[in-house]
Amino acid sequence: MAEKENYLLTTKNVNLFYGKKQALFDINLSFPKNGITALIGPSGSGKTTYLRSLNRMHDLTPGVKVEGKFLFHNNDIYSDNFDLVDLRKRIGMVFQQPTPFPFSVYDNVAFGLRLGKKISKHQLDEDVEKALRQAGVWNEVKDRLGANALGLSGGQQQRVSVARVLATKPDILLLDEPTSALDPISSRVVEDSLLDLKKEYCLIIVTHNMQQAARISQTTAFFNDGRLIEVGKTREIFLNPKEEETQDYVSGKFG
Ligand SMILES: Nc1ncnc2c1ncn2[C@@H]1O[C@H](COP(=O)(O)OP(=O)(O)OP(=O)(O)O)[C@@H](O)[C@H]1O
Repeated sequence: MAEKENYLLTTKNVNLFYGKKQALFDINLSFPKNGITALIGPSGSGKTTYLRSLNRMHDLTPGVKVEGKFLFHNNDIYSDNFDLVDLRKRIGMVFQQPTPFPFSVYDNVAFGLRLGKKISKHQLDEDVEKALRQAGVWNEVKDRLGANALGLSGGQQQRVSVARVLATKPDILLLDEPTSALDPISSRVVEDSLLDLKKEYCLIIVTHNMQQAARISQTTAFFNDGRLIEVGKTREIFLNPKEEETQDYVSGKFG
């Protein structure tokens, strides 16, 4: 694929091995500066494995070998001189279960901002508010910033987790089934905040929920057996896929 300037992150020929077992095969996929890309596919198809490779989460797992190119602003994130702390700020991750720390809402969001640099209380207040607004949860928490984040509802906790990632001003948000632990109403509220974020950020979301992928993403990538079978405009993937395997999956024949 020709490298286009408007891609923020481009992965080329990605292979990944858990010990001797190969879990990803020759994945070529690029992500634009703004918008939502959904990664779909049956259980065990490699979606999460691929997502986690995008901010080097596998570095922590012994026996994992990652091959290929991961060009972010044209630098390879796996090169030795790429600073890992900086990488994780610029490519943030939101997990399936909301992950608030057991301290106040404010401190949860301020956490990343306080790491490594001095920041005034005034600036911190502004940045915390901005991140909570962007994550669509400010109105619900503005009067309880000092309360323990664990006391919030699941949907609010998940949006606070999104705010915590946004506070460090990332370019990319990786979201691993961010609504699967939530009830349908909270899920829709989180989806709405993701839809707002897509104007400014590159979001990459793993989801089992095909309606969700269809509702919020502009691009969909279909994985099966560790391979990228097809990628395209979400509408095309759902209504007019090129590959029979994709057709079978989106029509519910397997998965
Ligand atoms: N830590 C690990 N060690 C060994 N094999 C693993 C590990 N994590 C995942 N795998 C294997 O890699 C393959 C891809 O798994 P992965 O979790 O990426 O799939 P997935 O599409 O995200 O599945 P799900 O939708 O169920 O989360 C599977 O065969 C899985 O068993």
